[in-house]
Amino acid sequence: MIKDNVNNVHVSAEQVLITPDDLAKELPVSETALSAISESRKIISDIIHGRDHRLLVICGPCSIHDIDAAKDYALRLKELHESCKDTLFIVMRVYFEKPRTTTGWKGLINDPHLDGTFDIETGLRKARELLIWLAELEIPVATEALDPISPQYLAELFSWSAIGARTSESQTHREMASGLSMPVGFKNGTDGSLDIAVNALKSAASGHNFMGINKQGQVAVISTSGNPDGHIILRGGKQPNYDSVCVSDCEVDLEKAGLTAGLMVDCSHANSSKDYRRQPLVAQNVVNQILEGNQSIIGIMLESHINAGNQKGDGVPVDELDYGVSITDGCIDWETTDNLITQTRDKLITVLPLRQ
Ligand SMILES: C[C@H](OP(=O)(O)O)C(=O)O
Ligand SMILES: [Mn+2]
Repeated sequence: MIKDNVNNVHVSAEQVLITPDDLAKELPVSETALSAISESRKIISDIIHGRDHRLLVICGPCSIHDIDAAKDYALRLKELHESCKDTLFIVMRVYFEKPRTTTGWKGLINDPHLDGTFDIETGLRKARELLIWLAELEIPVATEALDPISPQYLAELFSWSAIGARTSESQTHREMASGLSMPVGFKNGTDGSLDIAVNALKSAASGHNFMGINKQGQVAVISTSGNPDGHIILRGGKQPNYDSVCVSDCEVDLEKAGLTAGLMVDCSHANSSKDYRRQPLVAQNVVNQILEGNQSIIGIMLESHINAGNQKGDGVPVDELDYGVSITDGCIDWETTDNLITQTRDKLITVLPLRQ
């Protein structure tokens, strides 16, 4: 690495990574699993555009830090996915990349050992191994597309992606979303701004040309055709925005922008005022809006894990962490999740098929 008084003044090191192609050769995924992913992406697109009246449920841990716990959770969610699929389409949150408001653990890819060693190649390998295991289990998975390079390593394994509240305004993320091969939800801004998400939707629906990397790890001009499966995610801001008035305001903004896709309500984050115990109340409010005739809400997001709450993860030895507890945002536990989703399915089973 060249380091002198004009180059890399604030760069201390660089390490060449395995290329996406070489990682995929080392960790291949079966054609059966890939076709299941392709099918789930089509179902999600149909739900977003009102061709499939089921409710999309993006549900799982705020972040993945423990592979075994993630597999344990996935086996439970797979059962719920199958038992509720007449009314709900359940997709597991598998978030490897965490946007921090300032600093902190940035996720399994960035720091897989949770010890500040930033062994990113191991992080990519662990992430891909887990995603392949989940793909072979045929549970559709969702993530936040945060790092603009990692999709070349993993994106074929995701059925849905979010662009987060901190990056929906970013041109880099809108360009990336315009080329992603799966449906993408855009969170409103952390201040509650809907304009950010509406503009992101419009931008990502268009084609873009930008510098990126290809599967061979070369810097390339990436030209995209635009993503037709974008939608908004209401995640709250200075105050919650899941109520029927805010939902109606969002419908008006979408109509003004000529956007017809449905919207999703994130029952966590600023919609639960960062108190995970409020998520069921938010979800029940959203379900009641649908029962009372709302036509625009096509999905909900839940932050859920095996056990409730969250725990400090930074600098804690992995073997001293409590099992199945989030080390980022607090999550509802499995029992609460199972009850909430089963009740949601029972309430909506007769109503959703009547949607136009
Ligand atoms: C980080 C993200 O939430 P956001 O703050 O972007 O709504 C998430 O965990 O889903
Ligand atoms: Mn979160």
